[in-house]
Amino acid sequence: MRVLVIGRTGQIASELLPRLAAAGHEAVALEPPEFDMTRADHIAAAFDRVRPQALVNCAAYTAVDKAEDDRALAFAVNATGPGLLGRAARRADIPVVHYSTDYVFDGSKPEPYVETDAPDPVGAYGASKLAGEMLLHDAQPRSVTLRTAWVCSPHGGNFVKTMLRFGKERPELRVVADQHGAPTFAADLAAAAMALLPRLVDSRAGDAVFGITHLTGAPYTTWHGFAEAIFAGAARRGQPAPKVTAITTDEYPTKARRPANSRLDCTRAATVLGIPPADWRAGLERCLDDLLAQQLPNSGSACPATPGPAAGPAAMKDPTR
Ligand SMILES: NC(=O)C1=CN([C@@H]2O[C@H](COP(=O)(O)OP(=O)(O)OC[C@H]3O[C@@H](n4cnc5c(N)ncnc54)[C@H](OP(=O)(O)O)[C@@H]3O)[C@@H](O)[C@H]2O)C=CC1
Ligand SMILES: Cc1cn([C@H]2C[C@H](O)[C@@H](COP(=O)(O)OP(=O)(O)O[C@H]3O[C@@H](C)C(=O)[C@@H](O)[C@H]3O)O2)c(=O)[nH]c1=O
Ligand SMILES: [Mg+2]
Repeated sequence: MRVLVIGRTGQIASELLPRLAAAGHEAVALEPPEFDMTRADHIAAAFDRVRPQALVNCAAYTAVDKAEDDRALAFAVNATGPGLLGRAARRADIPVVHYSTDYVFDGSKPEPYVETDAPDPVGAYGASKLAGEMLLHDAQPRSVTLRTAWVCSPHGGNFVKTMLRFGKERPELRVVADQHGAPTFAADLAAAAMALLPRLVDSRAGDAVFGITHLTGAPYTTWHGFAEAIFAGAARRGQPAPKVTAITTDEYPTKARRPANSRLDCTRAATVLGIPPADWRAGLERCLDDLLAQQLPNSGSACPATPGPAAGPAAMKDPTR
């Protein structure tokens, strides 16, 4: 299959491209400076050249705080872009896989969010991503949006890499413990696209596979719980493990507000798409292996990189799990 991938070096694209190649697909991946998804002429030229049979949009404006000051660019990339891609895909009659975010919700619901819950974003990034979902699905109903959260991987910028960097610089970190959600490894999101693509190409509009589906890792935790898991894994690999103090959102002021409840109910992914949530603790182990492989101490007394049972659920202190 010829697949046009928007984004090339981001977290999800970096995991998707090798998988497409390994499965024998012909993938063309585009990103700035040679390609700008806010430009209809760039999209038309890419479709003419590649003649794709499917489109996966891995690109977005993902700087949550910067988006507050850079609303126009966030909306151009996250809203106008998916709308233009959807129109081109509709004309070419090809399906689209797209990714969106937990930040489309305000976080006030006490339970995990389902797909039919009304979105109400509290920041510019979430608002732009919500507009993008709507413009894409209006333009091309043969689209799947995987709404995900807290994406991490060995590539690009993400919370795991920030924590490891801070962990080397500071004896103590303060991390919010009142924002609940689930980390999601980009590898698992790329695998989901791989599983979906053949089915989408064969499906017509109206098939239940199309639409918005929530897909994150499992189980639920908090950013603080996630940070503790990251440092437990780092410590097993001989890396520094600072003290991780639980704080409230009020104690960690940011330009953009984040939802207190980012938990997405992933039942539909499992039942309709046949893609159950992946355990993020396994994803974290693989990510840390990748990131810290070269940094293991030479000493034979180093702890094994692969954890024993104590490093799994029992090692985490998160009441929401
Ligand atoms: N990161 C997260 O925590 C979460 C991400 N998501 C969603 O998942 C998807 C993938 O995110 P992630 O892999 O983390 O993203 P990254 O920030 O790692 O990568 C974004 C990519 O988009 C590209 N891009 C930016 N602007 C344009 C443009 N105008 N035209 C073409 N490409 C552009 C970037 O290229 P360049 O580097 O050259 O600018 C980069 O390759 C996005 O839809 C995001 O909203 C959802 C929930 C959580
Ligand atoms: C670095 C750091 C962050 N935090 C808090 C801030 C924030 O609430 C949370 C996570 O920090 P980040 O900056 O990684 O968060 P953020 O950039 O908001 O991550 C989001 O990115 C976008 C693209 C999404 O779509 C979301 O799903 C989510 O992953 O942890 C601390 O409490 N202590 C710290 O030392
Ligand atoms: Mg960020």
